[in-house]
Amino acid sequence: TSRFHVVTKVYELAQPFSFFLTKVAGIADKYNSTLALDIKDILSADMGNLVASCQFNYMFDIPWLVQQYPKEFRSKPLLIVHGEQGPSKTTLEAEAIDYSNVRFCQAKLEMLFGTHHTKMMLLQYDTGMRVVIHTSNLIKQDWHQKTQGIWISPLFPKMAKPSATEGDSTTHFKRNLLEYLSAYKAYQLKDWINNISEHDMSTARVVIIGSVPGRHTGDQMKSWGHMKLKRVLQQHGPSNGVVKNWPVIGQFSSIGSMGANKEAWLCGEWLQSLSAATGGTTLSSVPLLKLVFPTKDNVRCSLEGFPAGGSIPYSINVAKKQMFLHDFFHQWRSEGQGRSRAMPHIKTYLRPSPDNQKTAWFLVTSANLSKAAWGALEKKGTQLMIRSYEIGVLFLPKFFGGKDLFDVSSNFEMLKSSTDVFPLPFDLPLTDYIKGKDRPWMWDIPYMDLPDTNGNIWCPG
Ligand SMILES: O=C(O)c1cnc2c(S(=O)(=O)O)cccc2c1O
Repeated sequence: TSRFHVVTKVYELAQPFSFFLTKVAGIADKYNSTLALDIKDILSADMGNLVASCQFNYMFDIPWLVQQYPKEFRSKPLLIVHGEQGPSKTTLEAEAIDYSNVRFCQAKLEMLFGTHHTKMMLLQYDTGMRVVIHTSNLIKQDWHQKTQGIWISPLFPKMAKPSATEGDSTTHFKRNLLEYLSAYKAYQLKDWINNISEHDMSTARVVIIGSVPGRHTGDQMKSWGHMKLKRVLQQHGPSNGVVKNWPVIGQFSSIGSMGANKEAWLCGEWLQSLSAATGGTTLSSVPLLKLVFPTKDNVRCSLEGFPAGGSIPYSINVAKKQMFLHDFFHQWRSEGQGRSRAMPHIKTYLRPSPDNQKTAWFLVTSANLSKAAWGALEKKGTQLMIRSYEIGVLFLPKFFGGKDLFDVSSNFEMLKSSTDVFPLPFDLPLTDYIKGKDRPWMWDIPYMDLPDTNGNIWCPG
């Protein structure tokens, strides 16, 4: 079957969530069919006749990226939104010297240690536009043998009369997207901002959870990062009575410094937001927190071998200051999706039921477990300090048929046959670290005792 039919089939079948994983080279075909996409599927003419596109990301290989577009689209205007500064900005721009259709927009990074993590595509067709929010860098290796997440919007048709306020969804998708783009204060985004206001985005069912650098106060404090997620969960989330004994799961591929103990930020601030619910959260029950982060052996035995760890940048200098964090860790395991050996670069957060059959919500985002991404409260909780640009989409049952909960599964057979089970990227129940054996993957120490999948050892530095 031609790529086009596959994409059409994939797109129709995966409704209503439109949440995909990336295709993985080297696993059985059945795990790469209905719920998996490659970048070429996203950019294919079957999704629309491209007129122009805008690619937000952290890492770019411009020549490789241009090649991922169908050849008839490779000379369409392409705006690259990045966070490079100084020499690395010059290097990036030099990569595009042969592509007169490529333009650049440098995202302001005025907060120290901030990065432009956001991974988003704005795709303008002759018949409307699509928004894609995902977790992969625009380099070949991020689309080869990792587990990555993709949300693709419906086709948003053009409106007769442009309007920044009309044509929005019940989840305020259009307003939140315009707020996010306006926060760059970049003249290169003006045309895309106008373009978006000309489209009807009322069919969007996800809620945007974005982060932009700054010290956000007043209403802005609840527009970004974990405070946005908290407000949305308090307004549209599960009722506290249902979820009060349910765990929160965080799954990510990098970790910032959490401070001296779990009360400092992780459980005292961040978890308070992720465990928010309607009807207020009874302070007594601090919810169970479970984290998913690959072990050294998960990486060693992965399809890529130790080099997979080059995209899992957990430093021993950060790890040794927060050993408390590792008590929350569980292995990366995705037997149901055939991706136990496709290391995670996806970042996901959810509130699953104790019996692992349901979740109250699901978030896929660029945000790792760090204060830089989610924000840290300052000045007695009157301002939220965020260092980086991030974006993710939140799936709430309320906006998918008015249900209370999603059925969930990572089992491919189950997912293939039923379209209203939410496709989890990894298996529940989670798999513990083996006591006394497993250690979290750290990318800047050597591993020379056992060979990886390719028979190699790991000697960084
Ligand atoms: O996808 C991203 O946004 C992202 C950001 N940073 C990374 C780093 S590092 O900048 O933290 O050293 C090292 C390796 C992979 C990274 C990555 O994949």
